[in-house]
Amino acid sequence: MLLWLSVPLRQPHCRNSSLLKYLYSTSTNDAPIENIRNIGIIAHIDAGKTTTTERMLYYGGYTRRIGEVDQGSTVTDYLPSERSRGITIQSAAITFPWRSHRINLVDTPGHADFTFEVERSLRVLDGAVTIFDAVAGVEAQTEKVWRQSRNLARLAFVNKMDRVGAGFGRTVREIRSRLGARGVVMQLPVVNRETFVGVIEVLEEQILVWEGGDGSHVTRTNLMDHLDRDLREEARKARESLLETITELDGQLMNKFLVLDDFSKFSMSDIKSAIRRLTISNSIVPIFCGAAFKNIGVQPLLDAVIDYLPNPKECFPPIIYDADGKQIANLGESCALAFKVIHDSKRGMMVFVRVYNGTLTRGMVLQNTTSNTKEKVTKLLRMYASDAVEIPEISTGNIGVILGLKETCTGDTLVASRKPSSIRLQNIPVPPPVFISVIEPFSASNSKDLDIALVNLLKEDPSLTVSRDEETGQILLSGMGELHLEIARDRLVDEYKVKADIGRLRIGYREQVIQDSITQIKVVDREVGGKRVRAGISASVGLTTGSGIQIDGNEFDLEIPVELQSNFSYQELRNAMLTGAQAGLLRGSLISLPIYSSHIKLSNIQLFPESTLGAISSAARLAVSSVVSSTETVLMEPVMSVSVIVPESCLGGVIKDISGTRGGQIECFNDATEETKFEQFHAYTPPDHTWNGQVKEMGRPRVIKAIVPLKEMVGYSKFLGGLAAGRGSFTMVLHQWQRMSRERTKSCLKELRGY
Ligand SMILES: Nc1nc2c(ncn2[C@@H]2O[C@H](COP(=O)(O)OP(=O)(O)OP(=O)(O)O)[C@@H](O)[C@H]2O)c(=O)[nH]1
Repeated sequence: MLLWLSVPLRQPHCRNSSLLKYLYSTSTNDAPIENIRNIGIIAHIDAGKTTTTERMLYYGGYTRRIGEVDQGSTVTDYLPSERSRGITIQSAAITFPWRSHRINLVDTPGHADFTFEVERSLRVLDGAVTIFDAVAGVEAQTEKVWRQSRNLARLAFVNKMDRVGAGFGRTVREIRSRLGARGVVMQLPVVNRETFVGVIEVLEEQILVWEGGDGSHVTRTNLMDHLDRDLREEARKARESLLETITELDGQLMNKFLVLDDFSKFSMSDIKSAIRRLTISNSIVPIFCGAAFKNIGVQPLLDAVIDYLPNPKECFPPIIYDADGKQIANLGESCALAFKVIHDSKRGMMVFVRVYNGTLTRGMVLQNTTSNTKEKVTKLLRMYASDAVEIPEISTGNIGVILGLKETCTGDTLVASRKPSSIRLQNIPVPPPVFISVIEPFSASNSKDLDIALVNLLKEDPSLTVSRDEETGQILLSGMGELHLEIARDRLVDEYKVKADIGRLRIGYREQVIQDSITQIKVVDREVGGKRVRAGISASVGLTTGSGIQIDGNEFDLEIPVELQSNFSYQELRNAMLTGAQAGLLRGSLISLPIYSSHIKLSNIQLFPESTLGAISSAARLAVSSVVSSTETVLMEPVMSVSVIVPESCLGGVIKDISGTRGGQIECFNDATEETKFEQFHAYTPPDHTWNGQVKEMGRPRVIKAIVPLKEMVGYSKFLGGLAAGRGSFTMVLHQWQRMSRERTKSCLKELRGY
């Protein structure tokens, strides 16, 4: 008997109905913590994160129609620059229901320039769905986001199974060999006359075929009733291997097996609980497949989010420090981490938080233990991408938005306690910027608007840096990459309506001190607001020694005699001296670039009755800038660690180009599928019929690792796109700052000076 059932896999709509939204927001506000899932969608650029998210929102009942990336109509990519470029730039947080659970989902950007954006989102999530493009397999940026998400429980979704050349089995092999994951096959693709139509659910032994349209209707049949013997045999092998693997890895299931002595006697709930435990402990990664664009496979993925990803109580606890920077075990107070700050023209500063303990309520005063300030919560919101619903509280395990905080920055810890608190959640480290662009306001009257816009932009994105060249008055905006700065520039003009000229992008070269300087003393003695201020300090610079206070790549050695600490506290003196010294490092002697990787010593501080912290800071700046301007320096440039993945037929071309034209150093090149940098995990791998044709045509994917100066990588994606006919991908991260050779210095100086 052929059993089939056509079931709608969709929840009722709730978007655009304010009543439903209200009911939803209040009824689920007290959702038990067990019913919350805080998850991220991560992947290489273009794998289909936004497309998959869009289907999740639709089936979850949040939207009435499915938005498309290519038509600029998605919910989560709502910034004008995202819609016009078809890419995700900022992580969008959205809440929607599935099977009586609340999913707080963050769709993250895939481009390497937005790594920090991914990093800060992952910090507050408990689980992730990693999306793979079934044709491209594990791509360069996938490796990076995989490493970034190593503390999270993860599911894998092999998307784009409808494309010619899709390789489910190959991608499964790559997930194991390249990412070192114990990937277990939960589904097999079902292909009808060369068209991908559905999946076999290995555990349930059922075939799901999507009926087209919006993907809401799915036909479910028993696998055992299917006529194709090969398909049944393949599914049997997959199931056996899955049960064997989880029994071997999970103690509880193994104990059951020792009693029952037969896999077939396990109950479905025993099996699913074991998969859940193993996924949460990061021992396995369940692998699913589908084609989000064709509306196939997304509902079972949502089921898996509920079934296998952890609730906030089940995930790794946050890392907490006390006032002395010592790690502590428990959060005694209501506490949240600000992981994102957005400036909204209507709502003001929106601070996205994850609550780790207790409950935040409207009107509460929060201590910011990072900046030692206190601020009042005026409103609390739950976000639906660009829409928001006001809520009375945000409880443990939840993600939400606070309004009313003006001073809070990304990475700050917020504590709700009447007693002074000093606990801090682990901060989110900001990577050093490598590209730079000059910004000049059209007129002096535009200058104030520009300053305000930059302050807000920086609060939103701490991986941007602004500095001001005191001599030329120029404002310099630095960022992580070409796209990152281009988008920052677009946002300044389009969103903040800033009237300014924005110069072309260049690499943010730096200068390094290469000799020990003589010590110079500077005394500030002037009138400020009718009052005399006076302070003096000595400075010297030299090569790094590995000791001292490390800030932004330089090391600072401060001599603060004990007897001076009576006027100002040690901390006040230290901060004033460091602020001044850093400002004095902006112009090296060679070509006025910031000083990097150097040692700065401040000593012989002279205090007078008229001394103020401002005067001490000014004296430090003058002493350092004066000593820097008369000390020999050399140019330094960012050198990147590059990973390129291309079909074998392009391998020679890529290697020749990197080691020749671009002056890079090839470190290794491997077969991407068979690369065995991890202990091999042997489990069932499905066969691939479609992939073989592609192999003949262009060859297996190969990975090339190289060290290349950033300057030589500018425009590389265009080059690679041409060489590998769209089948190549690359990613790069800062390897180190390196002194430039004489040759490179010559050509760089020519470029910078323009002669
Ligand atoms: N054929 C096919 N195309 C898909 C599928 N999923 C996504 N796409 C297409 O792939 C392209 C990229 O999709 P996105 O959803 O923007 O990918 P993304 O991972 O969010 O991209 P970024 O946010 O820019 O990193 C779009 O043109 C989609 O229409 C799929 O299942 N099949």
